[in-house]
Amino acid sequence: MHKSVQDIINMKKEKKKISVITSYDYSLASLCDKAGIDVLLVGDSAGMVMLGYENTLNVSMEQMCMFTEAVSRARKNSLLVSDLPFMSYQASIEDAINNSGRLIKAGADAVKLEGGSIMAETIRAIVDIGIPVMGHIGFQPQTTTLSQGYKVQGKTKDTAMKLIEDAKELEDAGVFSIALEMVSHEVAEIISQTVSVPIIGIGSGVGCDGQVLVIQDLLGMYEKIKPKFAKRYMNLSEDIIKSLEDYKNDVISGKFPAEEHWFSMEEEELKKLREQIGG
Ligand SMILES: Nc1nc(=O)c2c([nH]1)NC[C@@H]1CN(c3ccc(C(=O)N[C@@H](CCC(=O)O)C(=O)O)cc3)CN21
Ligand SMILES: CC(C)C(=O)C(=O)O
Repeated sequence: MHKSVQDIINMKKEKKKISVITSYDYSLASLCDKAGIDVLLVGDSAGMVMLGYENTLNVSMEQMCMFTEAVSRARKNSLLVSDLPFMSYQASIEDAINNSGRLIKAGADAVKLEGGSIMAETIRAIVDIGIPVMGHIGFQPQTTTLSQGYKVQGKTKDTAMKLIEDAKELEDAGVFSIALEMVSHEVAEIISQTVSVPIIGIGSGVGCDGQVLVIQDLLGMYEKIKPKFAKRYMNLSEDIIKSLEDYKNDVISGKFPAEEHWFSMEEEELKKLREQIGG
């Protein structure tokens, strides 16, 4: 049986750090699951790293469902959380419930949505029908149009207070966890110590209860943005390009394919064939 929402909540109580990584496809999700990552997040960052959009706003419910289905076929042990994409939950609670249901039917165990106190009522409604919700405060990529860019949140006393209040309101609304994006580490630590549900940080310092990274950033295979917080554990882009250049050169030179890569027919059959075609 894979990890449950309760298992993740318990990890905070047991002071165990929670590892979260984004996943969008079967092959990489299988490896994340095998590596023992606690939570696979089908993030709407898929729009950028998988589909090539400038930001996350264009991602559709259909696309999120497809990514979720692929990841759900791969996961055996991790919890699976999927993002509600832009405009799938903001306009009405009815939208929020219907679209949360679609992600659950696609294989998610829980949904994530962006917003603080303004989303409390929506979150309560989703939780009430039995769908676990992860909140997401601090920097909220779905509102970049308004906030004008990628900026660290909670750098002043007042904005920090608002973040702490938002976290408390989300907890009251029933979230099982909160993603905290690009918040000054001091405020992130205070929030983690203030609420009882796990705080999953991204660019928010080591005081959080867990961490999340976009897998392409961790592997070093997405070159368009390089956030300061995104530690690279590999430079896969370089390795992939080198392999492809080697492949191309092998094709040109005839070094690939070699005998171990091809199939043969029986000598006798080949002889008969040659006779028939007069070779
Ligand atoms: N590949 C990828 N990684 C992510 O972490 C990520 C996405 N995509 N898409 C959705 C959001 C957008 N995120 C982003 C995108 C850019 C920056 C960035 O450019 N940060 C700069 C400036 C920060 C500042 O204001 O000082 C940095 O240096 O970190 C940060 C987070 C995080 N998420
Ligand atoms: C960066 C994480 C938290 C996210 O929301 C995403 O990948 O879409």
